[in-house]
Formats: sequence, C-alpha cells, structure tokens
Amino acid sequence: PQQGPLDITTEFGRLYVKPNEICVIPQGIRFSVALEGPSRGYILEVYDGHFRLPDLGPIGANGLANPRDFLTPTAHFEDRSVDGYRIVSKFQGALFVATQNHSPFDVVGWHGNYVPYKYDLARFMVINSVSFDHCDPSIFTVLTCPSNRPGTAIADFVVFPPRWSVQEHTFRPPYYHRNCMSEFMGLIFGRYEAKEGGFLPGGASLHSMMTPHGPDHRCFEGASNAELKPERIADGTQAFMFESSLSMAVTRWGEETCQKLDARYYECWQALEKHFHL
Ligand SMILES: O=C(O)Cc1cc(O)ccc1O
Ligand SMILES: [Fe+2]
Repeated sequence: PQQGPLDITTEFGRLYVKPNEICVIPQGIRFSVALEGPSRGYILEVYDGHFRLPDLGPIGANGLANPRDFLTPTAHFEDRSVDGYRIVSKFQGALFVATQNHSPFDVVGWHGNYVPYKYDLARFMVINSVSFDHCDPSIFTVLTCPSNRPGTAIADFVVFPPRWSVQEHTFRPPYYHRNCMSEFMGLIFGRYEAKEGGFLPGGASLHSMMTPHGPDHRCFEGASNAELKPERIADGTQAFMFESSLSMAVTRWGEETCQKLDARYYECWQALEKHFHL
C-alpha cells in the first residue's frame, strides 16, 4: 500500500498492512482486502518461482532484511454462512468467479512455511559503500524471485531507504546507465533523490532494459558541486524498484486510458550540458 492501510484476511489468518509495509501472498492462497478509505498501492505478480531473501555472500549471517522481521498471521477462522459468497480466481490470465454459501476463511489451523507474510521496510538494515563509489542497487534487495539462470532474477524487490551517504571522490546519486534489467520504480512517500521534480508518491517510472537513464539535470548539478561531507539522504522517503530480467509490457490503460502518462518525462535530462574541457 502507498495510501491507506490494507486489512487483509487470508486462509492463514489476518494481516494489517500499512504504507511502508509490504505483504507477500503466495500463489493459490485465498484472500480478501478490506479498505478504510481511499487506497492506492503497487502490486507485483510473478508467474515463476517464489520470493525469498537474497543470498548474503560476504555480508555473512545477518543484514539487509532479517528473517526475524517477517511476520506471518496467527491462525484465525470464521464460521460464517454467506449467500452467494464470490470467490474470484485468476487462471491463465483470466478471472473466474465461483459462488458458495460460506466464508472461505474457515481454516482452523496451519503449519509449514507456504504462508502469506508482511514486512516493515523501516526494519531494513542498509549496507553501502563507506569509502568510494556508488554500489549496484542490488545491495538494497529486500526479496528476490530467482530465475533458473544463476544471478538473474524473475523479479527483485529493491528499496532506497533513509541512510547516511559518506562516499568520497564520488558522484553519489545513481549513475547514468543502461542495463539488462527492466526497472519499474515507485514512491511510497517523500522525494527520490535522482528525480525530485516529476516523480511523486503514488507515481511510477519504467526504464526498460537497455534504455539509458539516470538523475535529472537538477540532481546532476547539485551532486557535482556538493561538498562531500557525511550526509543523511532519503529521510522521510521510501522509493522502491521492481527489477526484472523479463520485459514489462505497458497496458493500454497505463499508456492512454488513465491519462497519467508524463509525455515530457525525457525533458528532465534535456538541460544536461557537455562537460569536456580541453
Ligand atoms: O535508475 C534508478 O534510479 C535506480 C537505480 C539506483 C541506483 O542507485 C543505481 C542504479 C539504478 O538503476
Ligand atoms: Fe536504473
């Protein structure tokens, strides 16, 4: 959720998920979502594999998102007769409806680990360079859904949390780049350092694979001239990225119907100047 909490009921119990928390519901689990008012957020559905914590490599035993901070529901059931209870299932890309005369949330107990869970992004332990250079944003991976090609993800969920920035001799914001992943970015709240202007909470950007992108002109000028002292960045901000080795298609709704496409987005780079001095 980006705006308003989600009051989620699942066959395993209930999850109350507030903005800056995320919720993962594995395939095939029945759930319903109750809202308390205006609501908005971001959904990522993977069609292959499951999300898990990334391998920590030399980071070692703990760090990034720690297992202890993932919360699963306690068993909860209701014995409720309901005429025409509608169950909506997605199968092969289409939605199907079945009706029954009782609540599906009548599972009395459960064991195992194929369960829905939630996680508070504020609990993420941030790792970064304390010497020089801008790290690959993979250091900010909360969860990954690996593909069967090693090192390549069906999807990574990456956050850009509040943190200290201390690198020396470095252009600290994201570098200008083209890469082999599709990057869908969203903003829960605050201002993303590389696009303080046009990128608003609830909005999204998509940089498809091998499409060049990077900070806007204002960010470039600011960071190029800033004194490199230790500095807090992203306080009051939560930006994130869904990154995939697959392509993401834009629907007609996203491109036209919603009338929210920023056709002038590219202009954020137009003022960048050439800085070669012979
Ligand atoms: O494009 C972006 O803003 C996301 C991003 C951030 C970063 O720090 C490095 C690479 C990257 O793709
Ligand atoms: Fe990027």
